[in-house]
Amino acid sequence: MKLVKKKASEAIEKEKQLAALAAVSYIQNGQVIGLGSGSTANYAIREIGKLVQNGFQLKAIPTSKKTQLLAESFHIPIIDSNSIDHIDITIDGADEFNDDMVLIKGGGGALFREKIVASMTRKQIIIADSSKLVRHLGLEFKLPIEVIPFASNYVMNRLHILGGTSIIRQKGGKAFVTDLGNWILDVDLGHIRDPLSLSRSLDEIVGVVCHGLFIDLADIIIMGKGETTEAFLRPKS
Ligand SMILES: O=C[C@H](O)[C@H](O)[C@H](O)COP(=O)(O)O
Repeated sequence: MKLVKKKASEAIEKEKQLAALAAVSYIQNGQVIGLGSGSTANYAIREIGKLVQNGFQLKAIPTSKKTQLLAESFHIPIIDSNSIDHIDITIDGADEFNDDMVLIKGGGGALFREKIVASMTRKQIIIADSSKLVRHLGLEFKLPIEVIPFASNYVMNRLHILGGTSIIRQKGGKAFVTDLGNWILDVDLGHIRDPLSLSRSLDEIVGVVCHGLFIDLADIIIMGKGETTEAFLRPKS
């Protein structure tokens, strides 16, 4: 049993690596790169580090403190997000995505900076293993919502009216605190059938800083599948 589990997790890691490698091949010398957060994005950051080592002149904007530390360990030059007008390519992970390329993000708590970086980005590449593609968004993975701590009870009540059951994410027996000093609610809203309408309702709640639904923000999703990768492209509007 243990051996089967180990093989399954090795296969998942392989898929993450393959997706990361494929995404990094889009990067050109001289570009400004957004660096995502999470275990899949970490594989891409390692590869970007190799590009820098091989002489690529890149500038990077990290989506979390952890990512910044990892990038710095690979000597990837970090710049201030306010020093540029756009990011050429961002490579980031996702917790779930569906056929319409709607994502749930925020499993690691980095959703707010990830959404800002995605919004500044011309080509957003999402990388994932095959377990992340789901038919029903929100059933397996609860929707992360970053909230101002002062407003958490109010926001939970408002989410209850929308049919959501929330828990405050914990770490070490205390509320998990994001890089920006906020809390995360993990919200069970059942199957998210209409992400756009839900997104609008969530954006209207005072105290919600950011929610983990990413709509129309992914240009390409590269999914590792076994020994190969599959790409999903956003239709041109
Ligand atoms: O806040 C974290 C991010 O949205 C991650 O990109 C997401 O949780 C996926 O992480 P992983 O690649 O570790 O599954």
